[in-house]
Amino acid sequence: MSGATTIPVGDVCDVLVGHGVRDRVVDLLPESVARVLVVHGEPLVGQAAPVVTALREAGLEVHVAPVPDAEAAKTVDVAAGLWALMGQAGFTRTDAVVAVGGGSVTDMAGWVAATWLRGVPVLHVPTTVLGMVDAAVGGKTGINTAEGKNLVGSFHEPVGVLCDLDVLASLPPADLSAGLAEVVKGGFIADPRILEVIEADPNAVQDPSSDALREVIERKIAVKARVVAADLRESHLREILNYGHTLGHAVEHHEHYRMRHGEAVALGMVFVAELAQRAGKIDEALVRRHRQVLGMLGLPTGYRGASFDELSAAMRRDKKSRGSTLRFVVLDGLASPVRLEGPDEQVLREAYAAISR
Ligand SMILES: NC(=O)c1ccc[n+]([C@@H]2O[C@H](COP(=O)([O-])OP(=O)(O)OC[C@H]3O[C@@H](n4cnc5c(N)ncnc54)[C@H](O)[C@@H]3O)[C@@H](O)[C@H]2O)c1
Ligand SMILES: O=C(O)C(=O)C[C@@H](O)[C@H](O)[C@H](O)COP(=O)(O)O
Ligand SMILES: [Zn+2]
Repeated sequence: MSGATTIPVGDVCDVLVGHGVRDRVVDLLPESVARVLVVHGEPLVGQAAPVVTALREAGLEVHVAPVPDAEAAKTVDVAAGLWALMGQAGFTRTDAVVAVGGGSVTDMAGWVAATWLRGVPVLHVPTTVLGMVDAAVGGKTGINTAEGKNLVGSFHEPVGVLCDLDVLASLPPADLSAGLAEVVKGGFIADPRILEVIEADPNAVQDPSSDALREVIERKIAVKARVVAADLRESHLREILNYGHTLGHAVEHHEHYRMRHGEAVALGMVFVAELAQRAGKIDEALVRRHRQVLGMLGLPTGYRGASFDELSAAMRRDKKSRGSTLRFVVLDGLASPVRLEGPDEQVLREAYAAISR
């Protein structure tokens, strides 16, 4: 496959997918922009350099801010450092933030853009599979607090997203697979063709230069774009994108973010599949398919690092909770997500036992 694919997120923005699309960074920024803050993960100097060059060649005033790697970027201290930088450089409402990195960088930089002067444009240049198919699309931004994952943040749509497939060549295989967990999520909640492509050749989708990977990336972006465009602020439909995240976020927090987000979501999806089966919504074959497809990608499908009680408090802080009622996204069939509200404590424990034995 050659050429760039454009996937619109309703009338909010476009996501561009293709080889070499980083060069298009100036095209996607509003014309009024004079200053740009390029935020990138500390190890990603090489990924950010072409973006910085393109912006400078277009005559923009470019400030570059490396931030701590991975989840360590998502803190209020890192955000405060960027606010200080923007204040000192005189960033106005017609200036912009460009985030270059994985989901940690786009989440945090997106929130800085959302909060600076109550909102300036942000453009995302995701450098991980996960960033491309999920974090950079849809405008959820935020940081963690001591109590949990993504507890502070806002919705702030990017002005555009540039998914340059060339950057994936340097992505460590474990990070590539972790991103595929969010791709698999898209397969179970909305587009089963994604699962078929993975099942047909799991090695191909883990090859950063393959057409198979590009196909599932584009399909997952299309799923996310469709859902987000219909429910930007998560009034109901968008919750389906949280499939596997109630337990997943609790595990990430318990592990002090040493486990990758995608890995935690993988085992969170097996947990909700077990839950759905116990609630009489899906059969054993669909539960097995979760384990099989995630296992093919080298993703975890079980977890023994905590007792159910240790994870329970963090699960209750999930944004889908209402009062003391836990709410889960589960399937009542393939590509048919529904809500399971306030399941019996015993059923929750049994589902957790099924992934922790
Ligand atoms: N906002 C959303 O809708 C949304 C959706 C999904 C996930 N997220 C968030 O995204 C984060 C996870 O993102 P992630 O999986 O991209 O991880 P990440 O941003 O932590 O990056 C993972 C690792 O990959 C490295 N890396 C990134 N790009 C690289 C490249 N091209 N070459 C070599 N190394 C590279 C990074 O330096 C880092 O060490 C979590 O915080 C999660 O909560 C947000
Ligand atoms: O875009 C969404 O909506 C999602 O839920 C996508 C998730 O993959 C993502 O991890 C998101 O950040 C989780 O959001 P949260 O609201 O549970 O913090
Ligand atoms: Zn996620």
